Amino acid sequence: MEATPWVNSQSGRRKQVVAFVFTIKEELSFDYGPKANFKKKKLKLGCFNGLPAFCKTLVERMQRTEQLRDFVPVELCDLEYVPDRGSAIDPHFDDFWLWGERLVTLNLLSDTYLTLSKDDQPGVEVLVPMPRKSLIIVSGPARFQWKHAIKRDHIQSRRIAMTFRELAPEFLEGGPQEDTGRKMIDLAKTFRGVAVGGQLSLIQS
Ligand SMILES: O=C(O)CCC(=O)C(=O)O
Ligand SMILES: [Fe+2]
Repeated sequence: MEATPWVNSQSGRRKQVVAFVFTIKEELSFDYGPKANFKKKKLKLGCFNGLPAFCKTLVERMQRTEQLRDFVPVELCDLEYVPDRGSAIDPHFDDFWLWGERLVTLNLLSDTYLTLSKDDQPGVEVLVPMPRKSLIIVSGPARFQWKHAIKRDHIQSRRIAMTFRELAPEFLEGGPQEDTGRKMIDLAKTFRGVAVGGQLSLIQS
């Protein structure tokens, strides 16, 4: 993973690029996943070559656990946080249209906390410890009712987060876009690993 250059993203974070498929636009952010325009709800599959080869073993390892037996990620987003840049991510929901129930993050290099909060309960925060080398599954109310964030103060030293996302029901069997979903899953599983540009993991504040 470290052989790949990092590019600037928002709030002092950096993202990883394996290959530029698209021109960089307003935000420097890259992921391994289908290029999506969340506002218009349109997907482009032409640019998507699957998850990167280096995460194949990790995905297989996850699928050997009870909770993730049926977890089929179609996107990986690598984020780098460092205290010097004041890296953080503001409270947000990950997109509901494209991404499914489970957000799976592998927390690497240093300990941190995921901070959960709700707009209708100002001042209430739940701090979920994420030790180095731990994996967190954000699902259920933590996914749909609580926003999640990483606070500046909770980045003590360099941290890398690898977030894997699965598809929403709309793109799964029986859903209106199941054909597109099947194509995405088949492509993801090739592990050919070319990063795609754009604002893929668009978040809702
Ligand atoms: O860094 C993390 O653990 C969370 C990242 C995140 O919430 C996101 O990319 O949507
Ligand atoms: Fe998120």
